[in-house]
Amino acid sequence: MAAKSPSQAPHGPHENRSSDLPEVLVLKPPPLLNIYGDDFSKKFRLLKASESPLPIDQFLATHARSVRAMLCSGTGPRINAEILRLVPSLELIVTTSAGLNHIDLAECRRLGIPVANAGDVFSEDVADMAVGLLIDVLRKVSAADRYVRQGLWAAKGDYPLGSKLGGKRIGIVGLGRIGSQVAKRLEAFGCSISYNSRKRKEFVSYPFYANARELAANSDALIICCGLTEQTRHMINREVLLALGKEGVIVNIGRGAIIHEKEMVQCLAVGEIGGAGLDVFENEPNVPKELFALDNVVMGPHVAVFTPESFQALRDIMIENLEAFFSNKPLLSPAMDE
Ligand SMILES: O=CC(=O)O
Repeated sequence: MAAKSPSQAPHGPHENRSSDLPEVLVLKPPPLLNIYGDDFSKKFRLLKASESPLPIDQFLATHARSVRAMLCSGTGPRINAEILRLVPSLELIVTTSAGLNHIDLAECRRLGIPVANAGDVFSEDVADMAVGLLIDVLRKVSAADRYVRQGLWAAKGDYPLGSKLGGKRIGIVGLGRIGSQVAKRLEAFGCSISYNSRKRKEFVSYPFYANARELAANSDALIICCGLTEQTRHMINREVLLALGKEGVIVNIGRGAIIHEKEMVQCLAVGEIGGAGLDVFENEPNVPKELFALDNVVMGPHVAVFTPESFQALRDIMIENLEAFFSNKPLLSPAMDE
């Protein structure tokens, strides 16, 4: 049979047939994809497992020999060895997040599958939120707002004093992209910075503490900026919190499980630490109810990365990573090189 001439083609020359587009596997579409409209589906053929009538293993079996890239997020199923075994053709994972704790990185390394993440696109927004939470706890911004709204200013008089940010000793746990942005901001407020990381950073002049307890003992506030790994899970426990002390403030914009949440709640409840600014929790979206009664605790629903600006930048970097991969170019934000 003769090949179709271009004029017989059912689609115009500039129109992509979805079946011609590179395939990208999506187990559960990240909520963000709705915001991006058809930005992705114009460029990639999204194979959405959760929208298929097939059970997941059958759906994956259908694409197991062809699909080369997967898009995932922290709100979807964990990308574990079992999933990876079902898609042996996979050559790339792109995640919408900066954090990588929903991906079995060891297995990806073993299989030689690179992971691309959000890179630096969230760092400034997350750092702003960390500083915002710290100022809120120290200066009682949210608590004072509640005081005014409840009519207590007129009824009871002036609100208790907050504590000055300038001059505080800030301990940053995890001086990566986000931690460095937090340090830069807080230096500008007149704070002194120290840090704890896997290793001392050669080109960083801030004092380094080899463990979180020593850092806490030398800090007025501890800001958790590291990723969640088996090494960092529950790294911030009662011992670290007691070292931070009665006036000490803990801020967490990393992952909830880096802090031993139950021990932190107990320390806060009896005044063994001074306050907390928490955007992340161990068992999201469940938050320990005891925290609701504490005026020295400020909370967010894991939204530190959420700005329209960061979402646009994220869309661009995800598309650029996928396009680079499909044209055999280096990834823009390879996560496992970090
Ligand atoms: O928490 C958000 C992220 O890891 O991007």
